[in-house]
Amino acid sequence: MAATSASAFSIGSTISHGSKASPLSQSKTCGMNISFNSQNNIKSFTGLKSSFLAKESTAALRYSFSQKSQNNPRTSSSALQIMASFKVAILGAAGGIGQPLALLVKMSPLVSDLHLYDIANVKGVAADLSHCNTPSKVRDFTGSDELASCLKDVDVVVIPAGVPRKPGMTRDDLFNINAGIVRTLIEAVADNCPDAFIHIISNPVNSTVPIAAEVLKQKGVYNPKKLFGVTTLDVVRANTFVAEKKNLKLIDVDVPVVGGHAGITILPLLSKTKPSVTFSDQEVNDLTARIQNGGTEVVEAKAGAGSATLSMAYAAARFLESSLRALDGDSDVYECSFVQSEVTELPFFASRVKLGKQGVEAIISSDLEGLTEFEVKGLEALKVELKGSIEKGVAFAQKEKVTA
Ligand SMILES: NC(=O)C1=CN([C@@H]2O[C@H](COP(=O)(O)OP(=O)(O)OC[C@H]3O[C@@H](n4cnc5c(N)ncnc54)[C@H](O)[C@@H]3O)[C@@H](O)[C@H]2O)C=CC1
Ligand SMILES: O=C([O-])CC(=O)C(=O)O
Repeated sequence: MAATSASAFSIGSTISHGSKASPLSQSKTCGMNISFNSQNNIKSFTGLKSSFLAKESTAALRYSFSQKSQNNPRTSSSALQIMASFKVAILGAAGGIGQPLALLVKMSPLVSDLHLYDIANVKGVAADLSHCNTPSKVRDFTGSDELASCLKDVDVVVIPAGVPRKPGMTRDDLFNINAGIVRTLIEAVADNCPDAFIHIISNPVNSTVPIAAEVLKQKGVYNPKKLFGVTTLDVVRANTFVAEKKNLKLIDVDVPVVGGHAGITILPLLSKTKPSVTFSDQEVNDLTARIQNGGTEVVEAKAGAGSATLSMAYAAARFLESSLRALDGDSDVYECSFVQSEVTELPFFASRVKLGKQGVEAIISSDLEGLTEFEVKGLEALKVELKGSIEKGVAFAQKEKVTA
């Protein structure tokens, strides 16, 4: 996104120029410090001789921490410190997305506790990850009896639990199984960590987010600013496909994607690509179709073995990282997400949002101004399908009310 904040563990982010004087998690310490006082120290974080961090990301990381150190009496420019202080839970952590996501989260210097929950055996995943010498403490939780302890006091809950598509299926075909899974998990979130940011990955996102909102309302703890449908993979794909097509340096490309997360409800706003790029009509058609069908491209290539897992883990890690940086006080963190919204007549809509300590601080409605004719048509078409998916989710949650 245009101003995605600098990255702590550097998942596709760009430089942040607005880091405010953050007290570096003064309120939440667990005594785990990591010092970054040279490029070498940053590299050594992963334990690798040469870091996976891109040159630009490393620069962003150093810039961000040097900004913080200037404002923080506990740090000096020669020994920049960050404090691992956030608790993160992944529900569905033994799955195709859950496992690589857990690895990426384990690499975050901002995370002190990583809780892995699944109905399948997650002990092995946790044991495996716990051998990585990074700050967070990994714990495993299996089955519904352990869900409450998994969620106690967590700051962010990420939910990739549920079944994925096979070739020939739509995301909506997953509704019958995943709607109930999301409802049950959100009930537990409401009971155990009602103030947490909730990141919903489970499909169909266009319906599972409205289901989550209804359940939270029934429990009396709904905070629309903290409930997010994760649509970051649509942005990641848009950036990648545009860069490929136009031979651009990937790190610089930024395409907002609005609407929802299924087929035509995914609308890349190619006219708002940064840096400014000129597309022929044919290119707009082809790129839009490829971005809308990015998930299907992977489902078909996997031929029955599931849907996107690695790119999704990467995208979810990027969204998590942005959320943690916002929680940590960074003041210029922007991501696209499917949230409660007033930018259209629909109650939920994906667009660029500004993230802050309290969740969504602002929804960037200006992205929907000055659209091309193609984009206006796409927007009108997607609203019909998206409205139906939202209503389906709300009706499901209202039919089977939870106990408060
Ligand atoms: N938002 C997005 O952009 C994307 C969403 N997805 C969705 O993410 C979901 C997960 O995909 P994969 O990880 O590939 O599936 P997977 O089948 O590999 O893993 C799902 C995991 O969820 C667990 N699970 C099932 N019911 C559960 C419950 N009640 N509580 C806790 N865990 C439970 C399973 O045991 C399994 O370990 C699917 O619904 C898929 O469509 C996938 C890619 C992109
Ligand atoms: O396509 C799927 O079923 C999984 C998904 O949401 C994506 O990859 O965007």
